[in-house]
Amino acid sequence: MTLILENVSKKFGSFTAVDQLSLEIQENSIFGFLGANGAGKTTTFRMILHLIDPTNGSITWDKDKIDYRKSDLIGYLPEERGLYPKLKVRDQLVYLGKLRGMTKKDAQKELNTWLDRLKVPHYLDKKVEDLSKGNQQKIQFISAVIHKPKLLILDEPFSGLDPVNVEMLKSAVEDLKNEGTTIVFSSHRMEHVEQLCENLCMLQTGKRILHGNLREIKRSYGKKNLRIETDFDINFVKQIPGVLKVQTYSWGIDCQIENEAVSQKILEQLTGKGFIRKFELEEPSLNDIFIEKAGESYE
Ligand SMILES: Nc1ncnc2c1ncn2[C@@H]1O[C@H](COP(=O)(O)OP(=O)(O)OP(=O)(O)O)[C@@H](O)[C@H]1O
Repeated sequence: MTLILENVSKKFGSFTAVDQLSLEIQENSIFGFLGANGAGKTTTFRMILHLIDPTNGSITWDKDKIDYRKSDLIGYLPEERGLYPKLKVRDQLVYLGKLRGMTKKDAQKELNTWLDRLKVPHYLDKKVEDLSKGNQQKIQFISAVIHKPKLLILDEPFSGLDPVNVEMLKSAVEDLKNEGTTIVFSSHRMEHVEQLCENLCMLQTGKRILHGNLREIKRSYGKKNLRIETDFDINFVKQIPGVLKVQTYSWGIDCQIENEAVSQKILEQLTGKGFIRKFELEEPSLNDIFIEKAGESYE
């Protein structure tokens, strides 16, 4: 059940919101969409869900177009949350479950399981409008997953949630993946994507500026981050060839270096000068990569 986008573009009048986007999202994986505001993430999701048509290109899931016949297999958490404020959680979610082919009994059972899981069982008979924004979001999340979809699309699922709720939802997403769901989600927060996704795509003004396996992207980026903590002044490290950026702190420095070999040179020059408390080489963060890639595409 691979989801394939081939040369997909979407124009609104003369404005191109998504520009020749090609992607393959493997079954039973978590795929992250990154990009600044207006990059084209929501537009892409709407095209995948067949809510709007691409101007060009094709989108297939399991070699077939996605249409209303597949809606029971798909879950969607839209960016503009859309629950009925006046309805009680129970009535609303059981109704939505039934719309997606569940029996009333199954929908009720699944709802109770999810409310327990997300630690809000007492909201069963509350009106949505009486819940806080974060808790409404949890209920909306349940509405997207109650029918056990095969493909789950989550537009900014963690925005507006406190850190405890973010962790709760993240672990729910991981469990869904382990149970066989394919999950596509968007986020502005690089760390969420780093923690959850094997594969990702970064969009910049509708164009794909980075795409592929997270580990490979990090490995192929080359540059590394190096943290050094010492009891002596190490500002001279700035002068070593291959050291790109240095941030100085009271305890030492964080620097970006061209490649691993540079760290070896630095270590050689530090040795014998005093006590080295920490010398730690790290992969670049997705944030470092994004900032550089996004910058390049402005040039
Ligand atoms: N129906 C529409 N008519 C005209 N322009 C639109 C329409 N929908 C989206 N756009 C434009 O397309 C661009 C991409 O919007 P989109 O909502 O896909 O971005 P996004 O990456 O989801 O952004 P955000 O992170 O802010 O939600 C934006 O410039 C937006 O104004």
